Amino acid sequence: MSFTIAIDGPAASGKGTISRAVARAFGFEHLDTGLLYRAVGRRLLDGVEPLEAAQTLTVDALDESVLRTPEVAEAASKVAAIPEVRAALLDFQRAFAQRAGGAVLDGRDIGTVICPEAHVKLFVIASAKVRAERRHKELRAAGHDVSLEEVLEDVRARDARDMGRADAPLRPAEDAETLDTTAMDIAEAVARAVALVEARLPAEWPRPASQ
Ligand SMILES: Nc1ncnc2c1ncn2[C@@H]1O[C@H](COP(=O)(O)OP(=O)(O)OP(=O)(O)O)[C@@H](O)[C@H]1O
Ligand SMILES: Nc1ccn([C@@H]2O[C@H](COP(=O)(O)O)[C@@H](O)[C@H]2O)c(=O)n1
Repeated sequence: MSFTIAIDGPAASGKGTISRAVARAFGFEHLDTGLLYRAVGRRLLDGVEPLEAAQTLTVDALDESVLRTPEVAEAASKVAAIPEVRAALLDFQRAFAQRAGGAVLDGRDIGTVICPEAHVKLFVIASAKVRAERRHKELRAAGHDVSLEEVLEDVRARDARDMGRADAPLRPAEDAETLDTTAMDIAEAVARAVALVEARLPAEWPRPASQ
């Protein structure tokens, strides 16, 4: 039995944080699909052709510690605009979504392209200023010497590229529930998302002992 949760939204909106917490709450597996594009972007920076990088991608390339940098994020959003790259990453994401026991996928096109039949679709948003502040704090804590202005510029540039591309642009699916976390802390945002999932999960679905 599969149950798929699609969580999309713009850069640093909190969708990864929410997705991990939702997966933990229901005992589901989680896939951060942004890491796939970041891994391809990382290889582009190393001089590899994006399509070749996408076609030869392996899970050991999904090492967050080297992929969570502003430079890789920018490269990721550039390779993500190449339709052939997106096509090369499609089957892996769809197979993950179908796994037994439940799956949470977060990204930009999960509810619209990867899993249009997902059982729950959330579109997580927050103002660009708040998103930049959160990401700036995270990057500074990880030792990156970036200013808030640079992070805000990066967030805006990525939003524009992700929303403006022809193939699988960032947009909410028609049946997605929008979750605006601008004025929510992590606990509130997670509680809201968990409640939305709980309301749609079949009564017979096995709940983890921790619930
Ligand atoms: N509601 C919130 N309140 C305060 N901080 C938050 C909230 N949600 C997430 N954060 C923090 O904001 C940062 C970005 O969150 P997260 O990585 O989940 O966003 P994302 O949408 O997955 O980003 P990206 O698409 O760039 O990977 C993290 O440092 C996270 O801890
Ligand atoms: N389903 C997705 C996921 C990501 N992207 C692109 O990758 C970039 C990095 O993603 P993060 O979630 O790690 O920030 C993002 O800016 C998108 O360009 C995508 O296109 N589709």
